[in-house]
Amino acid sequence: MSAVSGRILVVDDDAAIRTVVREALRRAGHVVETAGSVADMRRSLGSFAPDVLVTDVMLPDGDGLDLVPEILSRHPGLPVIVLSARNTLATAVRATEQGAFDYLPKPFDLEELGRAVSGALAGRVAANDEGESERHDLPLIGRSPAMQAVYRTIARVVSNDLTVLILGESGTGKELVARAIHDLGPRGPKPFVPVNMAAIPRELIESELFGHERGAFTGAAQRTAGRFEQAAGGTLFLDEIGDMPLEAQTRLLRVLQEGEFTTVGGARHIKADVRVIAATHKDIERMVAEGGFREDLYYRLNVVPVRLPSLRQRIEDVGELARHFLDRAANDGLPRKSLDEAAVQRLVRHTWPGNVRELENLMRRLAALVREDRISGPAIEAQLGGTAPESAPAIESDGGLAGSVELHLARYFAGFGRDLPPDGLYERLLAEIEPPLLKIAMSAAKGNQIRAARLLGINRNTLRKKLTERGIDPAAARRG
Ligand SMILES: Nc1ncnc2c1ncn2[C@@H]1O[C@H](COP(=O)(O)OP(=O)(O)OP(=O)(O)O)[C@@H](O)[C@H]1O
Repeated sequence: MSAVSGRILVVDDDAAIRTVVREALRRAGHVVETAGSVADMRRSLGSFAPDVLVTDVMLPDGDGLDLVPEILSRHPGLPVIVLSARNTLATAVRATEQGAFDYLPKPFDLEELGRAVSGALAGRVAANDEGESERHDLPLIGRSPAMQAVYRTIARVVSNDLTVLILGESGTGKELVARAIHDLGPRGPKPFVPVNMAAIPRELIESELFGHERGAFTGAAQRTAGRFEQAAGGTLFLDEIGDMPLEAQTRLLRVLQEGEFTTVGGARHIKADVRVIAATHKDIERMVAEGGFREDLYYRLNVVPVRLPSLRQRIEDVGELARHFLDRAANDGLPRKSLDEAAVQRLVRHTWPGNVRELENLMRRLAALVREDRISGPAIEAQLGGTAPESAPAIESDGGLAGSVELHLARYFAGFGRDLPPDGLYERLLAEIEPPLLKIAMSAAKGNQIRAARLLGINRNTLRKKLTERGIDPAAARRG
């Protein structure tokens, strides 16, 4: 798992997690000590002197994240990896603000933790800015693993000026992400200036971006500041960058390379103190390959890519998002509504070609139209008008069997909203998977149990027991 080994202190109040993490890190060659509380952690920090600290947030006697600044003041440069079950953008940002080296949402992947530990040991210690406490009212909703990855990237770019390229289908929240990066960073108090390339006539794009001098072209009656100038000290959000004409691309590239620009018709060089965030829903790599987008500009813009998942790819977030939009509609004066379980199930089955924007519009429509306080499945069906049959082909998974199972489970969980499904999920899932597996193996082996057992890699007696348990008739396989 890692080339560099080191001394790792793992702090979690859950003994099972401590054991699993300790064993995984030991297998990777590290020396590991564990602690179950803040008090134990303090003791071990002194006596064990770890190279890396891995800590949970919620500990019985304190908050692991709140302690990070204090730990860093006593142990400067100690990389702290924070594990948290509170998977919000707020936690990811707070972890970065507190000076944590990395943040992993729970449940986390052991390999990922291994990589984070290796990264920490390799000496990439993040600067530990003093941060303020948790920010509320963060605009991005969703706790799916796909959004966790987005939050982690956002958290890493808020405090620097790296150019960010946001990719994602229309309505996935690209502008919202750009605004969050701006608002949360040091440029927050300065202007955020969005420019939509697709909405400006091609011949006016350069003057729109860089401004023009009086008389620069017919109709230019006076000097006008461009968007770069308006965004001074702040952030320029270049939306639909794929629609930028080639000549404007060349000029933009020069500005990004030189850090200054000239207005159209002007000779004076103006310093561009602007953070640039670009976005597109187009396949920009393909545009580069086909010559529609300058490759050098693409690399300049794509310093940090953020790929926003479609709503289909994070369908487990649909319930939380829908409730969020109903709350917003109520705050805007529309009647307050809630969703019943069938309603959420129906939302989960829709394919959402318009992504979060489509969901937002639907919720506003329902808040205005539905008379009952609780919105039902049929009410949603009536609005969606049967646009998404249950077997909608657009809900595909590209992760093979694991991907399909994950998608299935995500939908299943989403159907329960904020509640959990009934206990005993593991057994229920096996009860669904085992029968088709056993039947196919039996039929492939033409009913021969020894052959089927070998195919499955299990013992013949085990196979016989399972066939009985699952009520599968071995003779049926022979006939089939
Ligand atoms: N994660 C999210 N949480 C809450 N609201 C969201 C989220 N993502 C998107 N939205 C909302 O959905 C709407 C569409 O988002 P936004 O305009 O940012 O999408 P976009 O990807 O920039 O779309 P386009 O490509 O069409 O410009 C907005 O009203 C935004 O507030």
